[in-house]
Order: sequence, then C-alpha cells, then structure tokens
Amino acid sequence: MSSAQASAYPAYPIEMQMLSPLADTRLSIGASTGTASVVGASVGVDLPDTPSVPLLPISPATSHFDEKLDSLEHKQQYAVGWILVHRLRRTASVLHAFSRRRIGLWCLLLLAAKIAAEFVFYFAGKLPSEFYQVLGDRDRAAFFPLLLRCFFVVVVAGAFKAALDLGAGMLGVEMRQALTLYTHNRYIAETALHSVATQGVIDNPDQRIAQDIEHLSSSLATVLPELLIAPFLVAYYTVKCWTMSGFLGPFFIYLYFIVGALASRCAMPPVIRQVYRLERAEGNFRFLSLRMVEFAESIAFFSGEGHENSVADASLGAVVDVQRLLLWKQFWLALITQVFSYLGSTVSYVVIAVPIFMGRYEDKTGSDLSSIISLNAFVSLYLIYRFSVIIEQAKKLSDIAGFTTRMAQLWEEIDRADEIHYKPMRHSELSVVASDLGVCTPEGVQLISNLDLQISKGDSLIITGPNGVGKTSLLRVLAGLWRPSRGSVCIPLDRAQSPAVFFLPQAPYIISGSLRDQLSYPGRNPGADQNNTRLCSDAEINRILDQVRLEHIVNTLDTAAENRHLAVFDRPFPVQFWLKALSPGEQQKISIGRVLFWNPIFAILDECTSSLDTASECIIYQVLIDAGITLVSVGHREELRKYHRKQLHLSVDGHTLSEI
Ligand SMILES: Nc1ncnc2c1ncn2[C@@H]1O[C@H](COP(=O)(O)OP(=O)(O)OP(=O)(O)O)[C@@H](O)[C@H]1O
Repeated sequence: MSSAQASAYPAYPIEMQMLSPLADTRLSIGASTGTASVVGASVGVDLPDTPSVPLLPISPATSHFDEKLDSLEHKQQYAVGWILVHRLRRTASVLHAFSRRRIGLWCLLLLAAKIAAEFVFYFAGKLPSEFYQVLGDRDRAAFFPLLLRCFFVVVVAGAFKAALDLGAGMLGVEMRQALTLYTHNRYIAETALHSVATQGVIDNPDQRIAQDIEHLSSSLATVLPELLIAPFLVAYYTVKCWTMSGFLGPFFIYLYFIVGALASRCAMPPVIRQVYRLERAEGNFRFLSLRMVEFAESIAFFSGEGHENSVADASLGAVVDVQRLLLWKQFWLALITQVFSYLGSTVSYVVIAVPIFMGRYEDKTGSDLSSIISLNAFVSLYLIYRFSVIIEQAKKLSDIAGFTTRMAQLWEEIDRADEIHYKPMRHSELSVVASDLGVCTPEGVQLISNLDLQISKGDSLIITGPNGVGKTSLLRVLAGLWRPSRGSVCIPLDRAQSPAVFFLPQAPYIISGSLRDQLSYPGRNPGADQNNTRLCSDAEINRILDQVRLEHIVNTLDTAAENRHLAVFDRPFPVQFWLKALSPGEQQKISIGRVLFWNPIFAILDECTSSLDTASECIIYQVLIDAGITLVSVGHREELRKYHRKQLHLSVDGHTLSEI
C-alpha cells in the first residue's frame, strides 16, 4: 500500500484492522457512533415483537383493503408539518412530566461524553500523520513516545465509545419507560381500553405500545446527541479543511453531500412503504400461529390441521413476498449509498490533489508531504463522515416521525375516547332505569329503540331473544361501554365496600395470580377510588368455593409443584396453569364467585352460566338470589325464567316486557 493510499484511510488507530483500499469511509471512521451504514438498514428491520389484534386476516380478498391501508400509512409516515411538530411537542412534554430529572441527567452525560469523545477522536485521527512524519524522518527517539501516546489514545477512545453506547441505551430506556407509563395510564383506563381496543379505528394498539414506542425511544436516544453536536463539528472541520486545501475542499465535499443526500432520499420512500407492509404481514402471520396454539384442541377435534396448514403457508407466502420486495427496494438504496460511501475517499484525494497540483506544497519534503496528505485526508474524510452521519440522522428522523405518528395517533384516539366516553347517570334509588333508550352498533345499525325499563331491587329481569338481536349490546349500553343512540340510563350509586352494579361477560376472564386474586378480581371496587383495594379473606374464599361447588380446586392447587412454601390461597399461578386446571364451566364458576364476593345490588349476567350443566346453573342462580342480588340475565334456557320476575324479549320487530 502506498503512502497516499494509506493516508486516505487514516481514521483512528482503534479501527486500523478495518482499513483497506475498499474500506467504507464510515466503517473506517464510524467509531464515534457505532453506526454501520446509512444504507437504509434501520428502516428495514422494524418487525413486530408482539402479536397483533385480528384486524386483517390474510387472504387475497383483503389485498384491496391492504392497499388502502398502505397508502394511508404511507401518508401518515410523512405526516410532517405542524401536526408532526405538535406531536413531537406533546412527546417532549410527556417525557418532561414523567422523567424530567433522569432523562435530563442522561442527556447531559451523553452530550458531555460526546464532546469529550470528539476531542479524543480528533487526536486519534491526527496520529497517522504524526507516524508518517516520524517514520519519514527516521526519527527513532520520537517513535516510541508516539507509540505510547497512540496506545493511550486508543484505550481512551475505546472507553468513550463504550460509554456513549451505554449512555444512549440508558437514555432510550428512560424515554421508553416514561412514554409507555404515560400511554398505560391513559389507555388502560375505564374511558379508553374497551373503545380503543374493540372499535378498531386504529390498527394494533398493542404493537404501538410494545414496539413503536421502543423504536421511537432508541432512535431518539441515538439521534439527539448526534444532532446537537453536528453543527459544531461540521463548522470546525469545514474551517480545518478550508485552511488545508482552500475553499475548493469544502466546496467539493458540500457538493458531494448534497448530491448523495438527494439520491438516497429518492430511494428511501419505497423502502419505508415495504417495511410497513412487512410489519403488517408479520403481525398477521404471528397472530395466526398464536390462534393455532390457542385453539389447538378445537382444530384437533375438527381434524382441521390440513386447512390450518394451508392457511399458515398462505400467510407465510404473504410475508416472504413482501420480504423479497423489500430486499429489492433496499438493493437500490444500498447501491446509491454504498457508491457514495466509497466515493468519499476519492473526493478526499481530489480535495488534497488540487493544492498539491497548484504548487502549494512545492517546498515540502517527502515525509512532510505524506504527513500533510494524511492529516488532510483525515480532516476531509471526517467532514464527509459528519455529513454522512447527518444523512443518516435525517433518515432516522423520518423513522422517528413515523413512530411518533403511530404513538401519537394512539394518544389522539384515547383523547377522543375520553371525550366521547359515556357514563350512565347515578341516582340514589335502588333501581336501574332506562328511558326512551336507543341502542346502535358502532357502525350505526339500530338494534333497539324506545326502550323504557325500570328494574327495581328484587325485580330480577331476564332478557331473551334470537341470536344477534342485540341482548349483549343492551348490556354494553347499561354498563356504559357503548353510548346510547338515544335516551338515557340511570344506575344506583356505588356503596363503600361494593359496587352497585357488577357485570359478568359471556367469556370468563381468568387472570394470573392466586386463588385469592381470582376471586377478588378486579381487586378493588370498580366504582371506588384507585387505592381502595379489597381482597377475599380465607373465610370468604371457603364460603364462595362451597357456594359455587368448587371446593375440589383447593386440592389441585395444593398438589401443584409451584410455590409450596405459600398458603394455598396465596400461591400465584400463571394464567396458563389456571386455563388447564379449570374447565370452561369451572372458569365460569370462578367468575360467579367474584359476584358473590363483591355482593353488588345488581348483577348483570351475559350468558355467564352457558357452560354449566342445568343442575349447577340452577344451584348458582339460587345462591345469587339467596345472597339478595338482583339479576339482569341474558340466557336462552327455559329453566332460568323461574329465577326472575320479569322478562324482556327482544326481536327484530321490537321488544316486549312481561311479568313472569
Ligand atoms: N363491536 C361491534 N361492532 C359492530 N357490530 C357489532 C359489535 N358488537 C356486536 N355487533 C353487532 O350487533 C348485533 C347484536 O350483537 P349482540 O352481541 O348484541 O347480539 P346478541 O343478541 O347478544 O347475540 P347472541 O345471542 O348470539 O349472544 C350483531 O349483529 C353484531 O354483529
């Protein structure tokens, strides 16, 4: 390797092993950021880590919808302008409110480390030129001190590089925690969860929380220090380059930067578009696999493995098709950025060639000239490198814009849900009253109209009617999950230790935790303040298990291997354990146990005994009546009528209310 060749890649001694005539400029200088390239790689790896909701089954029939979603998301990715500024400002204020001190501290430390590291890297970058000088002059006395200094600088540069990675990682974690805590507080709330999660206005809220916030935080943590320090470094190395090679040096480098930035910008949008499509396809693929695990038994009973196999293959096909397309799009982006990367070293020769050929260094000896070439190459390569870092940050900023958009859309949807949240009115009477009530689906399909209903304490009501007529929808309106399309609902005030109204959905909801946690769920009076936690006592657990005929579960828990040192009612088990240990009917009994624990005035039961045998169902209903709980039940079995005083029959033609 000639001295001229060598001097084109002086970079830092710490990265000497990477130096070669074909070395990418950023590979040879990239020690300060740890970034490997600007080749659009980071837009290509944003795959979902969590299963997504079943929004888009994979089938050719959905491709048109996919296309529409694509174009929508494509636009949203570039939702720049004031709306993005507003969203970024909101993100900043959330970070400020949730973790201002820790984030501020990490930002300051990171910036300080970055400035110090740049100094070290500058000295490291000058070392090769000093070696050329010392070796060129055959100066043995100066060689060993220089070698020692080189070793010291390498160690310090390595330490700074590691510290920068640590600082950026910690800052990312702090930001992720703050943004996710804020989102949890807003999303997992009475006003938002049901509406945002079930009404599907925005896709995959789970993915936005678990993945997009993480990507946003880690991107912000790497971009912020780079952008803060970039103007100073560019200015400094521009002046340095100007003094060494005249104005033509910076001119060529700026020109190179502008052309390179424009070219890679042109190739980027198609990549981002395919990344979005890939994310969605991956989400659907994972969702199918998860469903297969969840419904393995049903599939086995149906002998549906063949069908599932072909659906899984089709889903995989959709993923790999997009992956292939993405690789092609990335190829063009990579081609452009790689060509410009390698061109960087050539530009540095041009920069130094001009003053040499113009005779500026005529009076220099061979070793002086080698040293100047090396130092100049370092300065111009570093300036080029700083520009490529800026290009890279610009690309990351568009990623940040995309992730901010996805996160902020979720926040905005939560804001909307908060605004339109409907809460039934409360009154001091012991009755549930519906006046002139209209019930519509979220799509606006009228299910029930002009319903006047008064359910007084002791006047249990059974709601009957054909499938799909709107029985559950009526309960949703009574619970405040759906806003009535017309009229109003009024329910009693909660009491200190128990809610006035307790709703049991059709599907039992089993949680991770102990038997005490299961029966006490949700752990606090749904109507009371957040800190008012109440758990079943041992006596209450024994009573409830006896009432719902579930005493035998204690033996199952007692013989389980986990946490034997704890009392049986307090042994925590994962939800998977509970789902295996309890049959669907037993799971429903656990749910009913919660009603008995909370002892509300009214229990609104949506086919919550559908998995029980008739004898067990009758026992359960009798226990609830004996507990003095007034029931509003949806049920199809004739036996249930005798536990109620009134019947509301819904049909497509209207409704009738009658005494039993
Ligand atoms: N979240 C929703 N978005 C849109 N439509 C819905 C939604 N939930 C229910 N519907 C529609 O409202 C209608 C009534 O549903 P609902 O669940 O209230 O019926 P149901 O009488 O309880 O039926 P079943 O006896 O089968 O439980 C159905 O046609 C259903 O498709």
